[in-house]
Amino acid sequence: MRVVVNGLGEMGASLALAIKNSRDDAEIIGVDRNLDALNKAKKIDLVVDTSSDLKSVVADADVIILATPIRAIIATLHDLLDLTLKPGVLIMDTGSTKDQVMQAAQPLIKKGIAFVGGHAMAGTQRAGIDAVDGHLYDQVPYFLVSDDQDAVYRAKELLNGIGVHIIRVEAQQHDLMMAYLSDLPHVVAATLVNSTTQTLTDYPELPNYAAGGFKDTTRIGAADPQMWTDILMTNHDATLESLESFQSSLNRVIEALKANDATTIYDFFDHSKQLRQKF
Ligand SMILES: NC(=O)C1=CN([C@@H]2O[C@H](COP(=O)(O)OP(=O)(O)OC[C@H]3O[C@@H](n4cnc5c(N)ncnc54)[C@H](O)[C@@H]3O)[C@@H](O)[C@H]2O)C=CC1
Ligand SMILES: O=C(O)C(=O)Cc1ccc(O)cc1
Repeated sequence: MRVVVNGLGEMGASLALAIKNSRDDAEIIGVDRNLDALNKAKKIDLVVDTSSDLKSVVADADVIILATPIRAIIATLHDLLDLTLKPGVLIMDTGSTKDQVMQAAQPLIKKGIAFVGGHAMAGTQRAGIDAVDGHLYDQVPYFLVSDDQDAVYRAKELLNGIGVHIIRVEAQQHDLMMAYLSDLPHVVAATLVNSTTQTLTDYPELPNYAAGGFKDTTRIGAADPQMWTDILMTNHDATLESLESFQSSLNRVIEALKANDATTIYDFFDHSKQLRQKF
């Protein structure tokens, strides 16, 4: 099985490695615009071949996995429309938002090409092939989006081998859940970090004093700016909804503190403590 992976970063390279380790017949062809990523992929024996041009390697692919930032995934889905693909090819993606990706895939689907949107609840704030980890996908929730039963069956067959927990979901439902579970936390973490800008100028030693609270809540503040720009731009309405909900919750705390209203502040933390136990 020839598996072309476009985007050999943390998610693409780790998925490629997990697939390679889970099936004897898998041959990984790595594609990336970054030549260092291609060289590293060869060096760690991840791939049988590499290319910086997806067009030149898709013709005999059995599976094509798009694992670049989302707006590049969308552009690639448009490009694939004009290329000759192997009959029966399965195309998948790893993008963190699904509605716009599924819309971009519609012309391919209408041509009879199997496409399954995917998103693993795995990964870290790191980026690039240096973050490759063959166990990144172990036991993690993995969303699949598609109305094509046969394509989903084939995607499941490929992914079951790497030990993920598959969940079928509608694209819009997925994106709304991600707005609260992933997009909002990343914006909040970045806001927390950015909030220190002036204090950090006044007290350059500030980072030495950060305890677990700051470190735990801001780890994802170091995530890749390109990736997160794409995620927010492709989950616009749901992310705005989550941010506005956050803003009104924050405003309630501000008002309670201004009014020295200890009961409301207690209730705010108590509600969080109860809810947090569910996660
Ligand atoms: N990092 C994470 O924790 C997670 C990321 N995702 C999604 O997976 C996708 C990939 O994310 P990561 O692997 O973290 O990103 P990454 O930044 O580690 O890797 C992206 C790779 O794509 C390459 N690339 C960028 N534009 C390209 C193009 N036009 N053509 C060819 N190669 C290109 C880059 O050189 C890089 O090697 C994104 O769509 C992201 O939303 C999904 C789940 C978790
Ligand atoms: O670093 C973390 O903890 C993350 O939350 C990583 C992450 C980033 C993007 C996703 O779509 C899913 C997971």
